[in-house]
Amino acid sequence: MTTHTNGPLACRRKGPLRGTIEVPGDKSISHRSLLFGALASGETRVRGLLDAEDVHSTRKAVVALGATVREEGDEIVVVGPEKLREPGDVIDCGNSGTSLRLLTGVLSGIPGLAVLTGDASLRKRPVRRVIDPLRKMGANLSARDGDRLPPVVIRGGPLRGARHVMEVASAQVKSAILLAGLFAEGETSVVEPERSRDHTERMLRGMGVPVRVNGLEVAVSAARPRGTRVDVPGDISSAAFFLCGAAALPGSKVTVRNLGVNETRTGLLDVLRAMGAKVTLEGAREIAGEPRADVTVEAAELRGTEIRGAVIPRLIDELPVVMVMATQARGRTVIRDARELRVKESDRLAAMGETLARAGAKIELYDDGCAIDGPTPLRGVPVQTRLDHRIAMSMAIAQLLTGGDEVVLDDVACVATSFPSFFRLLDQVAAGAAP
Ligand SMILES: O=C(O)C1=C[C@@H](OP(=O)(O)O)[C@@H](O)[C@H](O)C1
Ligand SMILES: C=C(OP(=O)(O)O)C(=O)O
Repeated sequence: MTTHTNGPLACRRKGPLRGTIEVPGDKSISHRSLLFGALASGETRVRGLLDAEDVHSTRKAVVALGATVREEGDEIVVVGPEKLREPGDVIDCGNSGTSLRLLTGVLSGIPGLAVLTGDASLRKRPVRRVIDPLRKMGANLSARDGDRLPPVVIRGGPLRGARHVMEVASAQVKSAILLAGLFAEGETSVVEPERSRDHTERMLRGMGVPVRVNGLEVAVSAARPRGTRVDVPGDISSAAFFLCGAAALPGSKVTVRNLGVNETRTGLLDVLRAMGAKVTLEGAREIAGEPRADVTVEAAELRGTEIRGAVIPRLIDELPVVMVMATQARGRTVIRDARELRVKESDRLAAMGETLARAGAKIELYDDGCAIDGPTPLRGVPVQTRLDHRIAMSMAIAQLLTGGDEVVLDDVACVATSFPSFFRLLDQVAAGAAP
């Protein structure tokens, strides 16, 4: 089977999925290691950095701000200048929301002018969520369409600490505010409605910054991080495609070694267990402040479940492939409180809802989620991937559940934003081409 990285791709594999794999490094941790390394004194050495387009966007951005990033053996070494400088050109964040939103926080504190933009998908994603709180700290930012959408223009300057109460749990917004807080006079704090991923808090602490956590409130004061060693575990959001595929395809058993299992990210494992899949963790350990383990999922008769509330931010990016898996579960799976899916690389509720319905799923969409009744056999369909890697990869897994039909993805270039080796790994664990 061929592996394409651009243009259309016809998927025609068959299950079960069996084997032991490693998935590439965690994308959230990778972005942070480059950005915080660029802010830090001394050097930051990163092992296992994700080599994918979104992380390349952050790398190019920190270089434009005066940092150096070089390869040394199997490590990436980041060295920041004494002070980050005004970039000489517009910074293009490509498809990456994390790059753009985290950079707004840093750039608010760097004297000079900066403009952040991105591809057609990123230019449709909301930025007021970072503009409003950063303005409250004295930052000078504006954006297109009444401050709603990128490009974002930032004139960095003096900042003052503030307390922010967030309406949506978002690690990108929380991180942008905390990063601005590193430049601000006085304390900066963020209160979240639910706990979002805490990689920023962990890495800043590892870099010597006092981060105070009190329930759902996180606070920092002005500080310069110190360079450190980062060891990036495998990305559970990438592993999710294999874990959900394995759970739903009879006879499957997949182990993902060295997988990040930070509890702010493991909502998927809770959902897999609730649906009846067999999930085991072995060799649990913590390296450089981030827990990891070898995670095995075995197929089982799945049953529907409810996915809502505090678990949502703990599996937000995995929900498209959870929707695919839910089509194979007996009974009803309900997803609520997931309105954020509508403002990702695409409107993921609309994209998955419409695509799975055409493939034969029984699915009802809500403003903030969906209900899926199963089990239903799926059939092959043409898929619009909409510049959204997670839609492309989720539908490549859905193809395995068709019993041999073809699923044609109209453009798989987007997969390279987070997981360039996805199709190669899928070939490795799939039983082969459909007859
Ligand atoms: O902080 C991060 O690294 C991320 C936070 C999440 O976004 P939100 O902060 O918008 O929820 C997630 O969907 C994204 O893939 C990565
Ligand atoms: C939402 C995602 O990323 P970002 O917000 O960084 O574009 C994702 O990877 O699913």
